[in-house]
Amino acid sequence: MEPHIMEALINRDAETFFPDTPLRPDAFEKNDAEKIRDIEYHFAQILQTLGLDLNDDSLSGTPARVAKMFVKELFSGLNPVSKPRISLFENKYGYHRMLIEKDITLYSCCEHHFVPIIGKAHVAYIPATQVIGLSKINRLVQYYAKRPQVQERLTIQIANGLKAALGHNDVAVIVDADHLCVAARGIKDVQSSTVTSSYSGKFQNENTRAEFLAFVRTGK
Ligand SMILES: Nc1nc2c(ncn2[C@@H]2O[C@H](COP(=O)(O)OP(=O)(O)OP(=O)(O)O)[C@@H](O)[C@H]2O)c(=O)[nH]1
Ligand SMILES: [Zn+2]
Repeated sequence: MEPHIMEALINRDAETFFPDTPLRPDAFEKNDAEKIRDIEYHFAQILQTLGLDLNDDSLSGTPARVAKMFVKELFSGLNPVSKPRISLFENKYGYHRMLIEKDITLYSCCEHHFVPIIGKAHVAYIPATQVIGLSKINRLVQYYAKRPQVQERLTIQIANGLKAALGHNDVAVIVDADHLCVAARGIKDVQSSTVTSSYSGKFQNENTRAEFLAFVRTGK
């Protein structure tokens, strides 16, 4: 990739890519087709090492399927081109209470074991001069979730992404998720879940935070 294109891509997500997600310096040198080709080759090696016969008609397409799924779906958030376009609108209504987008569906991938993290994100902000298109909050969550992650980093990236979009810090994020590396293997605890949070700006005030938590707890 041309250096100036790479630089433009990285800058597009500068607030949340570096130094957080541990990327190699050559992370953007291969295009998607080249990445899919390489992953297909290596995943076939893994399946064969496990003793599986890739001539079987059910398995023969699996390396290509997994490679495409990694690049285009599960890990699409490693590509800054996937970053959602954020729509902001003038806050003509003078709405200055908190807005909470709660129960946002979250599927991510544990970077330690490469198995799913499944949960919910609850995201809030207090509008200043602009409001954000609601779906863009969900899209930001999905974008950062589509990377190999640890939950702490995911939570901070969502918060930083929203702060950068809004141009201020009055943002709160809670992620409540099940890690299949804890539930389906290892300790095999299917009951526990992991909660992480980020409170900035006005959400550092105890009463504001309590209001947010009360809304998150309230059912529909
Ligand atoms: N802090 C943090 N740890 C995580 C996350 N996802 C998985 N882990 C933990 O990463 C740790 C990796 O520990 P290791 O001892 O290297 O791996 P392991 O031998 O497979 O550990 P067990 O899961 O205990 O069997 C485990 O304790 C996981 O529970 C996450 O999002 N955040
Ligand atoms: Zn894990």
